[in-house]
Amino acid sequence: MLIIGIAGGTGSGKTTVVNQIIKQLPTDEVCVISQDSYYNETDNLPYEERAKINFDHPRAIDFDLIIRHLKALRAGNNINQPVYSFVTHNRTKDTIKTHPRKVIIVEGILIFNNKELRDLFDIKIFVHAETDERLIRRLKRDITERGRDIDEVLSRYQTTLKPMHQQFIEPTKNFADLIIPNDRFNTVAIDIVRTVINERL
Ligand SMILES: Nc1ncnc2c1ncn2[C@@H]1O[C@H](COP(=O)(O)OP(=O)(O)O)[C@@H](O)[C@H]1O
Ligand SMILES: O=c1ccn([C@@H]2O[C@H](COP(=O)(O)O)[C@@H](O)[C@H]2O)c(=O)[nH]1
Repeated sequence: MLIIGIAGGTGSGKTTVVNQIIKQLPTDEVCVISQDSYYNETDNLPYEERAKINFDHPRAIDFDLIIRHLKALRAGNNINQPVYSFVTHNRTKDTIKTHPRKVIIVEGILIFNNKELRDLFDIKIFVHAETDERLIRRLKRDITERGRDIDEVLSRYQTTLKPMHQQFIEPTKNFADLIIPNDRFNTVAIDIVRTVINERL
């Protein structure tokens, strides 16, 4: 089994890179775990309170559950991966049954911030894009796909995204085995990662 961690700031292109990597791989050989699915459950809070949560701070993430799930997959067991809604800022009642595969990819902004989780990765990849590029992508994506408006994205950017990125995400680039520059689509880097994976399959 090969466990690959893919970190990087919001909008750097982690999800896009993962989709490109797995596109030509057999579906029964690879599974993906997204850190976004593991935001803390906040059923006890009304929507207005949930919307105020700092989602870019490590304490917003249920690391115990991701680690437990990753260890379960590594031991050959299925897991029920939570499903998160960016619209309600909460986990849904659904889960996705995820089966152990030869290659497990975990992606998320803060996955290298937790030592126990970080130590589970055989390969650590950091996706890098410039700050302005990430903000532009985030604005477009959150407005079209996550039900936000321009004021919400910009105010979250100023109050939490930028400072949390500098404090908790950017420094974890130092843990990476490989940094993928992703201001433009980087097909060479994707091919290299695919080659490494194919050698293991
Ligand atoms: N190299 C790229 N060039 C241009 N747009 C990109 C690139 N990579 C990703 N995007 C776009 O940027 C947005 C954010 O990408 P996404 O993969 O969701 O980032 P992340 O998962 O890191 O937050 C998406 O709309 C995606 O289509
Ligand atoms: O309810 C939520 C939870 C998280 N976010 C933001 O999501 C990004 C992380 O996801 P990416 O796919 O890596 O962009 C993080 O910056 C949080 O601020 C949210 O907006 N709402």
